[in-house]
Amino acid sequence: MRPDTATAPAGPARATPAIRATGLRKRYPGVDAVDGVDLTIAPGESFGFLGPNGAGKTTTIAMLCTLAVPTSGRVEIAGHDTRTDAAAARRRIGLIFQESTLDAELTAAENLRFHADLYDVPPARVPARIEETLALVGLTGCRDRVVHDLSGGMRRRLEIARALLHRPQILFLDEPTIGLDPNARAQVWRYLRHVCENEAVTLFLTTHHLEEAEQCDRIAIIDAGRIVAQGSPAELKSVLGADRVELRTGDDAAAALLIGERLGLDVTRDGQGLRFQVPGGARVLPRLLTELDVPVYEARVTSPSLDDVFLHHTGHRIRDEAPAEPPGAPDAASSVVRVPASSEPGTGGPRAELRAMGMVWRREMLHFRRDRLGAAISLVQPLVFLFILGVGLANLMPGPSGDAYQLFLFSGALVTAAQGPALATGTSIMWDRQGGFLREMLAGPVHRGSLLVGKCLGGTTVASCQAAILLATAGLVGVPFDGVLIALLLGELVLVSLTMTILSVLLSTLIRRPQTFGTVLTVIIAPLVFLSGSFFPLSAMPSWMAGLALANPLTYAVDVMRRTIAAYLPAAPPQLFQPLSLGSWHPPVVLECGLMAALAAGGLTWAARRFSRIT
Ligand SMILES: Nc1ncnc2c1ncn2[C@@H]1O[C@H](COP(=O)(O)OP(=O)(O)OP(=O)(O)O)[C@@H](O)[C@H]1O
Repeated sequence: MRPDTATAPAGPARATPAIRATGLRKRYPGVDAVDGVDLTIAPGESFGFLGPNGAGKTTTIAMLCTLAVPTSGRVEIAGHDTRTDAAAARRRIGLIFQESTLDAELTAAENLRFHADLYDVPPARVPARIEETLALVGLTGCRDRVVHDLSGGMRRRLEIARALLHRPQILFLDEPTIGLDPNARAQVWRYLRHVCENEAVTLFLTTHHLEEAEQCDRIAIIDAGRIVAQGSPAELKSVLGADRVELRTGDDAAAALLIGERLGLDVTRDGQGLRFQVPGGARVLPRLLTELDVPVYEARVTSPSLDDVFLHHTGHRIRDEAPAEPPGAPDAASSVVRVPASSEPGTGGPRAELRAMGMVWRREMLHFRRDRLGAAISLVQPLVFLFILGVGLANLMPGPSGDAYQLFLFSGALVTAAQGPALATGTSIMWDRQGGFLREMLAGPVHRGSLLVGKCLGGTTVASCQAAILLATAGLVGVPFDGVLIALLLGELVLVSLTMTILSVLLSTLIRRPQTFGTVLTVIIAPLVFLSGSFFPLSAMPSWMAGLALANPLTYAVDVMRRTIAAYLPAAPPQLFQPLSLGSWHPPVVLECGLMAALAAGGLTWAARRFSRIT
């Protein structure tokens, strides 16, 4: 690959190995997943890692890619020690996971653009790089197509393009063609060969496919955490020695006798023809054919296969080990590169962190813009509260309370409008995790905290925008139109949105299963809303319920907004607009805002800690 002066890695000289691993070990409780692996891979080489299930391939690749910390041993990527300089190592790596990590809702170009931001590709070069890499994998025509609509093979090629976008020196591929049909597999390989030959990228791949391993310059066979053989496919096969020759002749008995005498070989004869083993079969056969004075109908020379090599070194055949592949679908049961806590790569500087943060934020905005139906639906609930429930309940109430009830309800409706999208941010993390995109982000050369902040800011923006739309209806329920009041309410809405977004993000880092997350949200949302003082004042609650309400962050959010509105309504009925009280003390609005901000800060710190442990 041509060097890029702005991002070309400085430092190690050309002769430095692309990958060097020494004494690499990974111990999990009760298992030595990788047990002393040594590897040296030259720049531009293609290297295949073959091994049965559970041999330690994925664990090795995870350690080489800085995504898992070795129990002992050392890895250098283009001369950069992965323990001390993980960010530099990561920038030199392109990674293609076993399962797709594309954002299926975005276009091919948008996926590439996000990757460029994550890897801090100079902005002026991004458009050209996108076109180049798309052309490299033959996807120029798919530039603006949504990934969801691309075939499995096209997605794989797009992932290759994305992994190459930041011009890595080394491309790691964990089972690159798993789940693809033979045609798509051949196509992916055509592009990989092209990349290897023309872009001078080092390839390191794990595979169960012997024909894929055959295409590598060198391979290593790993079994039970140890490399049992290493070399070029030809070298490995030559260790097994002789080729197998099969002949079908007009007189097998005479031919067998002659071959036995002339070559001193054991010849096996059966109804199908005769067979024998001889070193350099392709060289020996033509001479033999001229010497045989019987007609030969068919002759075949078979070299030892990698499967034979595998059997020789491990005692079992790799074909028996290959996982079943549902056509076109990733193999869910197969291993994945895990991304553990200790892989935090350091930073590429504050600008790179900000850019990654901005990337995550912009992605949230894109999702919001495209999901118009979702945005409309989440506005319906507060509108129902306000204009259906509000009108109905207002008619049940006598006198001034009834007249002011919708006004009373307005602050609760605003908080509800912000709360829906804020809580959805946690759900989107769940989907990112399940859809794989989270892994693409976590493998980037930036702090995870930056990614989390970007996500929270995105959720906060969406939630604030949703609530601001409802704020536009303020005049309909009698909220005075005052610039300062609207500005205050908007500011408070941003704070409420931020706090609720962070709490939902925290929840998403505490719960692993999306179904469980959905259930938890369903169970907590109703009590949160009903115990917030949105529908009835806290003074109307029995003391135990009012006590619970004080532990609900939404209570403070509603109280802050209601008191802000009430300050502009001299005639507000006091029985409805009573401020929240602790005994006889009414905490000031500023203190309530401070409480929410403290909750947001604490929640963000905890969520960041949890986020750094996501695997
Ligand atoms: N996080 C983990 N905790 C405990 N054991 C683990 C963990 N990850 C891997 N292992 C164990 O380490 C060994 C090697 O696993 P690894 O996933 O590296 O194998 P693999 O060669 O990639 O297998 P496959 O071909 O099935 O993907 C296995 O015994 C596996 O159970």
